[in-house]
Amino acid sequence: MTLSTGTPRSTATAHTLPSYLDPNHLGPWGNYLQQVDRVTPYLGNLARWVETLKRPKRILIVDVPIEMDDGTIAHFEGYRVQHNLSRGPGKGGVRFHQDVTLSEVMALSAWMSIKNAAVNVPYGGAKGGIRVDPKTLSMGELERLTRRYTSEIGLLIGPSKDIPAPDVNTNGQIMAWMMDTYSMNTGATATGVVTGKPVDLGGSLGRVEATGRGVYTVGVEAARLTGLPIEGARLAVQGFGNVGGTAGKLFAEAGAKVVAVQDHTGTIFNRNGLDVPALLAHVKARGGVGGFAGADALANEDFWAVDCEILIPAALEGQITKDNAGQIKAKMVIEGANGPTTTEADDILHDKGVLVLPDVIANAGGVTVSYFEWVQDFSSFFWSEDEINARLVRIMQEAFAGIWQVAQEHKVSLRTATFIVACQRILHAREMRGLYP
Ligand SMILES: NC(=O)C1=CN([C@@H]2O[C@H](COP(=O)(O)OP(=O)(O)OC[C@H]3O[C@@H](n4cnc5c(N)ncnc54)[C@H](O)[C@@H]3O)[C@@H](O)[C@H]2O)C=CC1
Ligand SMILES: O=C(O)CCC(=O)C(=O)O
Repeated sequence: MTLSTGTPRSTATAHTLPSYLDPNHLGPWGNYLQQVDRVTPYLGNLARWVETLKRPKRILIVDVPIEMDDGTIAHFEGYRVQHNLSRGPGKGGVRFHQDVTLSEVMALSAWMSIKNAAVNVPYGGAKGGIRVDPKTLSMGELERLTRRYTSEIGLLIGPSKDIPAPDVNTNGQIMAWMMDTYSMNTGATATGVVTGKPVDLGGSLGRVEATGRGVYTVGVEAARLTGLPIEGARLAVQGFGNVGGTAGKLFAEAGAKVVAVQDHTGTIFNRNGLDVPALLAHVKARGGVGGFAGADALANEDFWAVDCEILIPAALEGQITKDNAGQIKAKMVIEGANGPTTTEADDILHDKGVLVLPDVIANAGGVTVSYFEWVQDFSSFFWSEDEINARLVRIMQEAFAGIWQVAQEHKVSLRTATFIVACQRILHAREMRGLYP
């Protein structure tokens, strides 16, 4: 049976979809498909295009062979998925992690489509990754892996085609190698092929902190709208890397108390509030929060039940589940991570009256400043950090205000409201572009 775009989903999934496109498929992609199903009744006539959102536009799986320092050859599996290109080139980070799977990268690419449309930056959604624990590699091995991966996905990426950026375990150095490799392969320096680069190589001021700053900005807006004082509010943060560390720092500077932090090295707690600058320095020196002197160690499973007003998951997907959502005491969850809450957990939090600020708006600050970086690279004219932060805050506040209003109008969660705004933008663009070359 040939599948047309207009085929009802139930028929299509029953007969033709590979298992990883099945909405009953567990994991991040299944979670994303359930979120799309929830928005469909609000899409009006655009709903006839909704299948577009349930299929990635393009998937590339690459074998990345490198020579290890001991002379052996190791092979790693890498991916680049372009979920949707209706509104512009693909845009989204690259993750290096031992648990990376195709399903995960598909979901992350789809959430990029939604996020980019939610803040109205002119991009589609894409994401990439390599299944590797980069902590086990030497610098030389990491560079060879990054360069080979970049060459392998060179078919898809380019400044006006698809623009990678940092995600978990990738950073400015890795973006510099990606930019250099692409430039060597194409014969011209192309700074605009990736964002999140070091500032001396066409990177943007403010990009490193941008995602955490966006998390903080929407958190403050939601707190204002719900009458939750930031001064004295207790925070629990999971993941204290780029996103969680910056968000924790900004909330602490505003008078909140970061009482608990969990990362891959353990969970720490101090009811009087952790010394966040000292903790950031400890993480930089030791690679994680474990062993921090100014706190007690807590069992990892006790993290979710910590007394706090604000909870920020800023690590990986699928962390808040039906098994721990009931224990959460926070009034507000701000999703710094992508996909940290399963659909079942989302419903439990909703029933408990916990306000969830969804990833697809809460962590959009990073890609917003990536957009600024891309624009600056094209014009070779660079802005001041104050200018960048001011534009970031304005975009985040305006986008959040619009989403808040849609949530009130339709009496839906902020996640569904963000999907309504974003899916309408994507599918309207899709419809206007038409089907045939
Ligand atoms: N870097 C960026 O600009 C953006 C990142 N995000 C998302 O934010 C999340 C965090 O990303 P980054 O801060 O960039 O990564 P990062 O690599 O800087 O930090 C990741 C943090 O997660 C912690 N972590 C890893 N596994 C864990 C586990 N099993 N339990 C508890 N903690 C664990 C690590 O210890 C580390 O503190 C990811 O979901 C990412 O997709 C979203 C938007 C943009
Ligand atoms: O900065 C970007 O282009 C994308 C960052 C990212 O991967 C994300 O928002 O999840």
